[in-house]
Amino acid sequence: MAALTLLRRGSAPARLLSGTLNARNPCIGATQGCHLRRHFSNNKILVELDEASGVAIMKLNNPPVNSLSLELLTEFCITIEKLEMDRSCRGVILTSAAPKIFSAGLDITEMCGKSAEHYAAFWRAVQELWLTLYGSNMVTIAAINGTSPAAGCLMAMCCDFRIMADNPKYTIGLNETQLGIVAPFWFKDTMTNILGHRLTEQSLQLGQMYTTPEALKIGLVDQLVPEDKVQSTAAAVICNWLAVPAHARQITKSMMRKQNIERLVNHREADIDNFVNFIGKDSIQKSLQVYMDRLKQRKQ
Ligand SMILES: CCCCCCC/C=C/C(=O)SCCNC(=O)CCNC(=O)[C@H](O)C(C)(C)COP(=O)(O)OP(=O)(O)OC[C@H]1O[C@@H](n2cnc3c(N)ncnc32)[C@H](O)[C@@H]1OP(=O)(O)O
Repeated sequence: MAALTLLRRGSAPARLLSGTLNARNPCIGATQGCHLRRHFSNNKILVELDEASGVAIMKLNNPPVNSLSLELLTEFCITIEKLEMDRSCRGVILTSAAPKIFSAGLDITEMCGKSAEHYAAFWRAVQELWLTLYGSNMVTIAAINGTSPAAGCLMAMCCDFRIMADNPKYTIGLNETQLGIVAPFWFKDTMTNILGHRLTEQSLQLGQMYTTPEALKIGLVDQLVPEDKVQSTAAAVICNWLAVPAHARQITKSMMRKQNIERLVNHREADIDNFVNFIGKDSIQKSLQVYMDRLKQRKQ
């Protein structure tokens, strides 16, 4: 499944021409009370699509910590592709069904003690998630209602705008080096586009997790709001984004992201080989095992 939606479809004007009635202000229907809601969920992703506003709320639902297992990654991509093809959907709010955790990042158990074939399939699915979300034509807003390390942070960074619950217990960042692993170039590129080179270098080397005020200060998130206002703020923000003529916004998004997307597409197999070789090393397996043991010991 090649998920380069933004480039593959290259169809922003076509989508607009075939368009929706409220193309200029898609939230009008919602405020006039004509609510047509469709729910479709598979196991790990819950979706509620409001046809009046054109906005889907997509909730990660993999208790206890929304770790990104192969199953979740697969469902995630299928869901985004489905919404992308659905004319009544123009924007997605990505959030978590779990209290206090947006996502704990990649499921570490998928990277421990498995075969090379499994690692390759898992990494392809991680790439696919990035290509699908980062390359989406839709407006994507992250409603970050909990802690968000590593690939959890990556998912939020793929979105067009990030709103985070202002809770002193929540943190966000790319902490891979703390696990003894290395964030790949496309994680790094995504962060560099948001924070710039210097801050990204520092964040990645240290595996830095930021508190919410720190994340706001450096621009890793765009807005902090009280916990109970995360969803309503996301709904208001997405309306503003959807009020911009869709074709112009989509072409602009494509222009800004195309180079990064092409870089992974052109090096996809080499990136998988690199991951499989790296993660299969005894020293890396040991590091991950120590990290998992520490997580479990924290509770005792
Ligand atoms: C070229 C090579 C490239 C390699 C690149 C690889 C890129 C990797 C990206 C990643 O995303 S790696 C994952 C990084 N994630 C983390 O470091 C988060 C670890 N988890 C935590 O810090 C905490 O769990 C939490 C998210 C802050 C939540 O804390 P809380 O106290 O609420 O829950 P816990 O008791 O810690 O966890 C409950 C349960 O879940 C297990 N678990 C937690 N995180 C993960 C995970 N990422 N994968 C798998 N399992 C996870 C944890 O062990 C507990 O299990 P049980 O003890 O209940 O069995």
